[in-house]
Amino acid sequence: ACCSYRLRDALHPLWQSPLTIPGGTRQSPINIQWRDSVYDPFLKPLKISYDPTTCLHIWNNGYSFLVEFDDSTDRSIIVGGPLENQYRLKQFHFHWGAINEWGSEHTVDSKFYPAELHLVHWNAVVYPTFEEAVMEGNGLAVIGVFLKLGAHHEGLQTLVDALPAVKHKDTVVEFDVFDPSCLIPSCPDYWTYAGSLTTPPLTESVTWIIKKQPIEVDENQLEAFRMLLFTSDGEEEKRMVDNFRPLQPLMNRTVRSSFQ
Ligand SMILES: COc1cccc(CN2CCc3cc(OS(N)(=O)=O)c(OC)cc3C2)c1
Ligand SMILES: [Zn+2]
Repeated sequence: ACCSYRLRDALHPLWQSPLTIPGGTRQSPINIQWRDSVYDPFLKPLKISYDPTTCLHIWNNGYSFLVEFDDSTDRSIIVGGPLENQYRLKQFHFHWGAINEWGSEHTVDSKFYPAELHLVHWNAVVYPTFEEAVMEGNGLAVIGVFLKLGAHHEGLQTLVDALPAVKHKDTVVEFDVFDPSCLIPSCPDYWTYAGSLTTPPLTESVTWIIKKQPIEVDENQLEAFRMLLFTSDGEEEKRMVDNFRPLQPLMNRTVRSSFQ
């Protein structure tokens, strides 16, 4: 099974070159088998404090759209949870499918959600730059939030309204006040495990914190993601959909839960 994963992963349309790190032992995403996760009573609550004025712009980087933040100070940080240090918010982005049947990167008991939000943070206590943190085992912390089809999400709509301005790859639009905590569910429960980036450079530098409770978004909001393009202006249009990496083998890892 393991080698077929690698072959499928390496040949997966979105990751053309063999992008599984040879010898990788902690690759992401994974399936979270609820009954195999282990409750850890020593896990602390995750503390999130974002300053909405650190929001800079939205950038279509040809994989997803990234909302990037000013990470030159500790104004937008997370601390606690499984983390030894506080981590600075760098950017958030999403992964989604062409249809509502799939789109998330992680699955729960093999169930896909239509989309998944990732808030990427880096360990500025230990490392001088994000680039260096990307290469270190405790360099990054990514909060994953599942999106499910349901009610209209007010907070997300301000972001959706800006997406037409970044339809094409390598376009940027100013986006100067946004508090991403409106996208994080109120339920404190999460799973956590040691993994990797799911896009290049795929480095095994991520402490994943996956929220148990999804947020609800409506069909129009998901469709707005699907009208973005992988391609630059002037190229033959390719809709930005199915920008999720295939599931990776769990190997010798345990997923811990903050809840019983
Ligand atoms: C040393 O490699 C890098 C240094 C600085 C910036 C980058 C690009 N950055 C890396 C982290 C990351 C991680 C991303 O997704 S994910 N699922 O968190 O791995 C992502 O999704 C669109 C984009 C990026 C962009 C790479
Ligand atoms: Zn991601």
